[in-house]
Order: sequence, then structure tokens, then C-alpha cells
Amino acid sequence: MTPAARAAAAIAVLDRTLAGEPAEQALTNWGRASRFAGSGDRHAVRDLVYDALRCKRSFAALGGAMTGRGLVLGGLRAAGVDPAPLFTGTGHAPAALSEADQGRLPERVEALDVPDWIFPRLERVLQADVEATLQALRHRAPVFLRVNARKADLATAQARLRQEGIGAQPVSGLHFGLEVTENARKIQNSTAFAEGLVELQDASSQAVVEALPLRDGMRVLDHCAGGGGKTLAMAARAGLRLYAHDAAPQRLRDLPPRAARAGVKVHLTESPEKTAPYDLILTDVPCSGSGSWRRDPMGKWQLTEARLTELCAIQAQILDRCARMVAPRGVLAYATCSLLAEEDEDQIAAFLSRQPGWVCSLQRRFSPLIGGDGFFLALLERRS
Ligand SMILES: C[S@@+](CC[C@H](N)C(=O)[O-])C[C@H]1O[C@@H](n2cnc3c(N)ncnc32)[C@H](O)[C@@H]1O
Repeated sequence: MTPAARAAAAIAVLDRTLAGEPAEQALTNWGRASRFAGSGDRHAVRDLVYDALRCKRSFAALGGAMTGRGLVLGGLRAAGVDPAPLFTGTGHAPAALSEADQGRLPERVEALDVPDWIFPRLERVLQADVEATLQALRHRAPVFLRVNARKADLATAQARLRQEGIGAQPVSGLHFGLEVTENARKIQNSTAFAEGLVELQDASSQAVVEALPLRDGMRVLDHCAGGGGKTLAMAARAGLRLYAHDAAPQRLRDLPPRAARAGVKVHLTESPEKTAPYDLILTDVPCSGSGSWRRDPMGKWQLTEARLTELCAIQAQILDRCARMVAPRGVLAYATCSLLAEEDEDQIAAFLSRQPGWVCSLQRRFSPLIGGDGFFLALLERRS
């Protein structure tokens, strides 16, 4: 496909996404209908689509319309590329440019690609870093790997990846983290991945698990385990009796094969109360996802004030439920991939006022400015 045909394909996929179809589904449907597209074309179209969704507001301003065409035009202009040679109207290229395609420079919050209502809330927390942080969330996320300490050390994993053409370097502050510098798309077909030496995991997710006070012999529950990324990271840290629960059990579907690949044991449970109490519970709660908007750009545009309020209520309920399952002197670790104080510090303050007998021994924010997603972790200890 020519660059112009790729632009036309991205416009079609974006139009479907703007009409409400999830981006992944729109890309899959386009791929099925476009047998002529090679893997390079598919990756290029996907990148155009996700880059446009991350920067939807500013690209629409630069491209003159909130349409697939406006977004692709705006993306080219944002990158300093003249769209005229691609928008020719010949062959598979998008229609030639007209007066209607004129854009304008985006204003301040528009240029940061967030909805207006959320900006003051982010500014309250991020203060002087607000613009730099939101700029970071406008770009593709780096790819990180967690080396499975049960199977390899950093240097061995790095060498195995190198043999398969994948470049990776250690990440400052992480004991088991590698940042992929070359050929990230080869990871899932690599033998290092198939043999469980490495897992794909964001740097901040790894840092959250590294901060947990895990020791051999502990009974541990991962209460919102989802795909089990943090469950497996905990299993690699110490010899634990480890349970995984999620309100949507189908989300745990991949955990048994992933645990087998990693060489660890995890008990799935739909009734975590039955095996309580636990020495440590990690609850990585459902949240706005505002720290990981690079990976889920539509999340940023779909979040509403009403949904945020609803999420905060769910988080408080989960905290109270988990608190009842923690053993005396045990730890409740609360994590979000949110940058918003409502879901982070405010949630912890409200928990401590509802639950006497608990203390907070650590609160930590992980900023996208240091590479990984935005994350928050609080360690709550049961004193009585
Ligand atoms: C942020 S994700 C967890 C990601 C996961 N810990 C990981 O590292 O991949 C939040 C998860 O919480 C689950 N969830 C939502 N409400 C819940 C509830 N009330 N109790 C338990 N799990 C819940 C969701 O199904 C979702 O899988």
C-alpha cells in the first residue's frame, strides 16, 4: 500500500471508531476486508489510528473537522508534514484538499488532548507537571518486559532476546524490568516469551509489585486480578500461597496457562471470603485509567464526571470488602492506574476515616514522566 492508501484506510477506520465502533474491532474488520494489506501496512494503519485517537482534540482542530479525514490531516500537520502530496484524489488516495480542510491551531487544553472538565482536577494533583504529563500521554507508550526471576536473571533474558533480534535495556529503579528498544513486535513470537522468561508488563505495574512487603509463606489475594499481570509478578517475588479473584471470572481465563508458562501456582477463586484471612491483599481497582490513557485513548474521551463518581463508590466498596479479609497486622495494598486524587489520596483518607484500626504506611505516585504508566499505590496496615 502507498502512504496515501494507508492514510485513506486510517480515515475509514477512524470514521467507524468515531461512530462508536471500538477501534480494535474497526481495525479487525478493515484487515479482513483488505487481504492485499501486508503486515507492514496493518501496523502502519494501526499506528495512524491510535496516534489520532490519543490526540483527537488537537488533530481535529489542526485538520479542520472531527472526522477520520480531519484527524489524519491534523496528524500530518502536527508532524510538520505537508498533506497535499498524499491527498491527491488519485488511485486509493484520499480526496484532494479543499477550503473545508483548513484547520486552526488548538487552544491550551485542546492542545493537551483532554476534555475540559477533567483538566482542573488533573492540575490540582499534577501542579507544575500537568502539561508535561499530559504531553507524555499524547504519545505511544514504551514497551516494558518483566524478567521472571524464577527462570532467568536480567542479563540472561537480555541475551536470549538479543539472539532473536529484540533489543532491551535495564530500567532504572526496577530489579526485573527491561525496556524494549528494538523489534517490540517480535516479543510474543519469541522463545524467551514462550518459555516464560519474560512477560509484557508496564514499568509502573512492576514498581507497584516491587513495593509490596511480600515474604515466603504468606497467604496473598490478588482481588482485582484481571489478566493476572500483577498476580504473576507477585508469584515471582516470593514463595506465596496465592489466590486470584476478579468480579468478571472470564478475565482470569488466561491466568492458568500464563502461570504454567511462568512455572508458578495460583488458585483462582470466585469466593475469596472462603479462604480468608490473608496476610496481604492487593486490590488493583477499576478506575478512570487516566494514568494509562496512552494505551486506551478512547478511555480519556469516554470518561464522564458521573462515571468517575460511580468508580469512586465502587473503589470504596472494594476497599471495605477487602479490609474484612485481611488478617490482624496484615496489609491491604490499594492500587490504581489513575492520576486523579479522587481515586487515590482522597479514597485513602476516606477509608482511614471509615475504618479505625488501620494506618497508611506508604502512599506513592508513579508518574508517566519517568516512563511507565501513571500509577498510585497505598499500603494500609491493620493494627487492630
Ligand atoms: C485495573 S483492572 C486489574 C488489572 C490487573 N490487576 C492486572 O495487573 O492486569 C481492574 C479489574 O477489577 C475487576 N473488578 C471490577 N469490579 C470488581 C469488584 N467489585 N470486585 C473484584 N474485581 C472487580 C475488573 O473486572 C478488572 O479486571
